[in-house]
Amino acid sequence: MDKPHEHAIAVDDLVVNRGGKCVLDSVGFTVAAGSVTGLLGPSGSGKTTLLRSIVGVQKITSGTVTVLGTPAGSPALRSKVGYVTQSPSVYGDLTIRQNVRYFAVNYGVSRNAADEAVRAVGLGDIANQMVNSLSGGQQARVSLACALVANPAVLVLDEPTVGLDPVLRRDLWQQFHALAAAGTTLLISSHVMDEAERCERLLLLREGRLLADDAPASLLHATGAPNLEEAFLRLILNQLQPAKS
Ligand SMILES: Nc1ncnc2c1ncn2[C@@H]1O[C@H](COP(=O)(O)OP(=O)(O)OP(=O)(O)O)[C@@H](O)[C@H]1O
Repeated sequence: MDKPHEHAIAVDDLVVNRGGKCVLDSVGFTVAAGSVTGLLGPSGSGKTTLLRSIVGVQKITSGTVTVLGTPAGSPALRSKVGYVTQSPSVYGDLTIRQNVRYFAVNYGVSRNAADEAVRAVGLGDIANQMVNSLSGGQQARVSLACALVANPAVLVLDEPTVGLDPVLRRDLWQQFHALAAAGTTLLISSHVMDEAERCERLLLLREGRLLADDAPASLLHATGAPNLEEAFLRLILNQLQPAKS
């Protein structure tokens, strides 16, 4: 049996340069196993680059990224880490069910598990529809079902709820918490503040630097802000002000 790891993800002094520019600058944090952590930050702040580093598809400049006690990207992590990218990576000329069953076969998982994953993302009623006839939000859910079917220990999701209606967003978040309660570690990027409130812990990235790593309630307390949007604003303004001597 695998040894349990206190930290499902550990990032230490991570630097990533892309196109000659420093995109992540000395980023460090840990993610507890079985937790839901939100990664927030404006467009271009480095969220996707950080998620790519964790799933092991990003060339890093220096530092270390460890997942389940193993260097990110190790072959041993292949079936243990699920990654849902921002643009859906599914086959347009297959139906929803066929897509998810295809992934199920690759992971050695039953057809029933595939059909269950399709239902879990709210697509059970249209499972026989071709993927290229679906909306962008529906295609994103097919991608999510393909990641869920392997039942990974760590699930990395890049903006999984973009374009979804509020009811579906709420349902998916309930599902994320149910997965965490069953032991899955979830790291979810978002730029929607009401989603930040649903996370146990928040990482705030700005211009490649980690500005905050705390629980939502602690961030509100520390900044004295009435909501997380305002808390982040105050953190940014504090960072911009010159230090008092
Ligand atoms: N392939 C690439 N080559 C060079 N620079 C890149 C490349 N991909 C991203 N970048 C740069 O890296 C920085 C961080 O990009 P990244 O996609 O990680 O940000 P993000 O926070 O995920 O943004 P968004 O929310 O818009 O997806 C940006 O300045 C971007 O221009």
